[in-house]
Amino acid sequence: MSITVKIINQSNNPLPEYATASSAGLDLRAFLEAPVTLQSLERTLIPTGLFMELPEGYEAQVRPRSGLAIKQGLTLLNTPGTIDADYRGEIKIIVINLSNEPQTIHSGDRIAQMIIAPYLQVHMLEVTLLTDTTRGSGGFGHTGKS
Ligand SMILES: O=c1ccn([C@H]2C[C@H](O)[C@@H](COP(=O)(O)OP(=O)(O)OP(=O)(O)O)O2)c(=O)[nH]1
Ligand SMILES: [Mg+2]
Repeated sequence: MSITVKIINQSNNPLPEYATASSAGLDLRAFLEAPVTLQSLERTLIPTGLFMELPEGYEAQVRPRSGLAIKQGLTLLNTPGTIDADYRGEIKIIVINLSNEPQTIHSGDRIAQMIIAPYLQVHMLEVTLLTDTTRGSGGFGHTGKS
């Protein structure tokens, strides 16, 4: 299944791409005038130069890349980030350095991946009673270890 997503690219980078035939995520690249160095535990907003128009009923989820996480300790603070269908601003990535050393991001680096997914909007029906179930209010590990 394929849908069309309109995109404006104000960066010098190629458009987001699927790295392999069946990749779920489109890799997003940093668009920077100069490299950015993050100290340990520092966070920053990295621009992409991309502006998108998703079809109604679709969102984009911005997720970390595992290679960056394991090699450099770089991840996304708000993962998964949400890009709304009605958002027309620049897509930006909230990167945090969870390693003990400074980490540098260069323009063109693939810093995140973006999954396009359908969503539902629901109507909230306010009631005073919910249906009974065997689980009831049990949760947070109440079924034990095995
Ligand atoms: O990682 C992200 C997350 C969000 N956004 C943009 C697109 C999204 O549609 C908008 C709002 O995001 P969100 O709803 O997560 O933030 P909020 O704090 O609820 O802001 P708002 O009140 O603008 O919805 O910001 C990004 O560019 N990158
Ligand atoms: Mg919001």
